[in-house]
Amino acid sequence: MHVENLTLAYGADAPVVSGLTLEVPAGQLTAVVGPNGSGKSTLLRGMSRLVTPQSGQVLLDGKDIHKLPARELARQLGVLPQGPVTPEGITAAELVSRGRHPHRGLFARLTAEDDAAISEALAAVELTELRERPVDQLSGGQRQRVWIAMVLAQGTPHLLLDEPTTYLDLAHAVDVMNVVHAAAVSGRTVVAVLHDLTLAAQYADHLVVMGDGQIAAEGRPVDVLTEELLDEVFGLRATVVEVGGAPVVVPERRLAV
Ligand SMILES: Nc1ncnc2c1ncn2[C@@H]1O[C@H](COP(=O)(O)OP(=O)(O)OP(=O)(O)O)[C@@H](O)[C@H]1O
Repeated sequence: MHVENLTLAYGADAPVVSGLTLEVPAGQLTAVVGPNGSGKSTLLRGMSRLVTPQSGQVLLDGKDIHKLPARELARQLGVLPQGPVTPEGITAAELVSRGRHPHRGLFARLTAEDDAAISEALAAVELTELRERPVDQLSGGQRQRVWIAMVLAQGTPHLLLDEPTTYLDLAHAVDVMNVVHAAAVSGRTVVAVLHDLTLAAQYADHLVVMGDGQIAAEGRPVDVLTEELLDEVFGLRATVVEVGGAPVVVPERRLAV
């Protein structure tokens, strides 16, 4: 995926993303981090056609995503938006089966291949036992995992995930990141917006730091996530230590005395 000189704005407001260019490494996990309001979600929306660019383009295998037919795009690109709305009364398995829509004819029954993709995706997020449970009766974290399963079941070579670990406790966040990382290892190109810098740095092959609608820095986490950058972009005073070759951010406390 390639983002070329992309400018994104809402209505007549000033651009939220300005002239951003990004080459997304194929078959790798790219994490996008940055302060609140820096434009991470907007960038992902622009990359998934949920926001029309004011200028610039997003290329998928050399083709402008805004010129691809919707069904063709859905076979290429799976998207987990921020805070997706769950249809009322739907079960986990039914929601995940919606990920198979781009592969099926209208009103066609699920094939054995669809069933296998659905079961595999539910197993990957450890929700096999809850597959017949209505999604609105699941916890926030379980619901988030059902949505991730839906995107995985879509079986697309490209994945865009906006905060896949929100609502998840650390153990489940790690489980989800393991699944997301495995998707990249199996050759999918994954871009995930993440808030936890340490988690992002542990998993990402490529780290993109957004600051004010532009890329403030990008590269290997160990090269990018420095104490200077955290101070400059996040206004965060922290010590960065290295564990297993990846940076770990330890924020400086300012305790009242
Ligand atoms: N639908 C919208 N309409 C108008 N402005 C929006 C809309 N969505 C986001 N914005 C504005 O765009 C800017 C960037 O928002 P965006 O959600 O892309 O940031 P973010 O980096 O993902 O933030 P966060 O970390 O808080 O999720 C913010 O100033 C926000 O108010």
